[in-house]
Amino acid sequence: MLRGLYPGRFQPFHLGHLSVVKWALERVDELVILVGSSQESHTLVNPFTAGERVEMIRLGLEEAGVSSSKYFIIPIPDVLMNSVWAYHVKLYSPKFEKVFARNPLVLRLFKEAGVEVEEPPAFNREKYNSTLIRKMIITGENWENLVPEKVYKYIINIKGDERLKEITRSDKILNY
Ligand SMILES: Nc1ncnc2c1ncn2[C@@H]1O[C@H](COP(=O)(O)OP(=O)(O)OP(=O)(O)O)[C@@H](O)[C@H]1O
Ligand SMILES: NC(=O)c1ccc[n+]([C@@H]2O[C@H](COP(=O)(O)O)[C@@H](O)[C@H]2O)c1
Repeated sequence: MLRGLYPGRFQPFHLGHLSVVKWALERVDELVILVGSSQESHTLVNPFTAGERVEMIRLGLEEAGVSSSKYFIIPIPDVLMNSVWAYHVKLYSPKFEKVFARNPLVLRLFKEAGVEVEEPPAFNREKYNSTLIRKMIITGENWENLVPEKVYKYIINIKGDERLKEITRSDKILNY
């Protein structure tokens, strides 16, 4: 039995993330999806809480027909020292043998900690990119087709779009 780890902030969970999960599950039997920066929420870069992100990921995977027996979703807070982060993750997570990531720092830290890493391909990165989706939410462009349908409905339901717009307004006021 081989278990992989897929770290990300998932702000929000989009169709590129979904493709990575499916791609990884072709290579390992189970996947631990690490919701990173779990202490963060209500900011421009991290608008959603860890709990909201956990719900989004489960909804997206359910919609795609990925069995819940194939994955864990675990939120993990950041630590001040990058050098100990991989060990910190090992303490919080079910045991894993391999890490899937494209983030260079994540790849480096796990490699240095002696964990095997594999870089998934970029799936339509110019479209499937959380920074772009957050910008589209703020500017009112149509972002519906960039995330799983249930994730879109969830974000609208929790008024996540309004939250992001409001954070943007207060951020501008504070920066004057
Ligand atoms: N479209 C994609 N194809 C392949 N990998 C992706 C894609 N989008 C994100 N990833 C990878 O998934 C992991 C988690 O990504 P993350 O949650 O940061 O999403 P992101 O779209 O890069 O968001 P942000 O722009 O907020 O950083 C990272 O390793 C990232 O490189
Ligand atoms: N020192 C640390 O706590 C540390 C180091 C590297 C990555 N991380 C986290 O791993 C996650 C990586 O996800 P992204 O690829 O979405 O940035 C982020 O939540 C990031 O904060 C944390």
